[in-house]
Amino acid sequence: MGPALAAASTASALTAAALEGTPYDLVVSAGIGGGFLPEARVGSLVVADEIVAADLGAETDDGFVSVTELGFGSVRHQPPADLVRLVGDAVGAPTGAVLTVSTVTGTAERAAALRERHPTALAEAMEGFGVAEAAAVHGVPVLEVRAISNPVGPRDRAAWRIPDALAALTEGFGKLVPVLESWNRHDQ
Ligand SMILES: O=C(O)c1cccc(C(=O)CC[C@H]2O[C@@H](n3cnc4c(=O)[nH]cnc43)[C@H](O)[C@@H]2O)c1
Repeated sequence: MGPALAAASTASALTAAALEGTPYDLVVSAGIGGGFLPEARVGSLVVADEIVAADLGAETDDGFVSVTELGFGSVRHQPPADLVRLVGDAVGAPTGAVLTVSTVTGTAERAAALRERHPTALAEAMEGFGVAEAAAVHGVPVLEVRAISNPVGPRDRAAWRIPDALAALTEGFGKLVPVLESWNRHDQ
């Protein structure tokens, strides 16, 4: 779990496939995540139109400043817009930013701060940006799909619905596969 392991694992898999002469055409980061209400309810799916490293930066007297604003690189990746639309339509999911965090949000204040900074955010999880960084290094497009297991907000383990989220993800993948198989990145 987490962006570092996700990046290392993805980079290893992409490198091995390339060395074997069977490179990947697309990387999909998928799993459970926290949903920002009211758009992303527990048990629903979301598709990322942006994958954003939401806590990669510095705390300052003026609040959080991202590494991009500090001049150190990018905190966002954009999956192919046509693929995001096709997948969102196929699985009946809204599209919006999915935030990658290293610390799970556990308070209403933190949830509100994230939404204020990222008004299009639908969900947060812990791997997408790491996966996207590895994919970008290899020049491979990336997609992120999250099934909502809990609301983003005050910590409440009793409210987690991991089986429901995994069932939604499984059902979504059944509809996703034909879209992925027919998608051609060069049609973008
Ligand atoms: O004990 C806790 O309070 C706690 C809170 C959030 C997540 C965990 C985990 O052990 C699972 C992390 C795992 O699941 C994804 N995930 C699911 N919901 C969220 C969330 O609200 N914020 C961030 N990540 C979430 C994440 O991608 C990890 O793979 C324990």
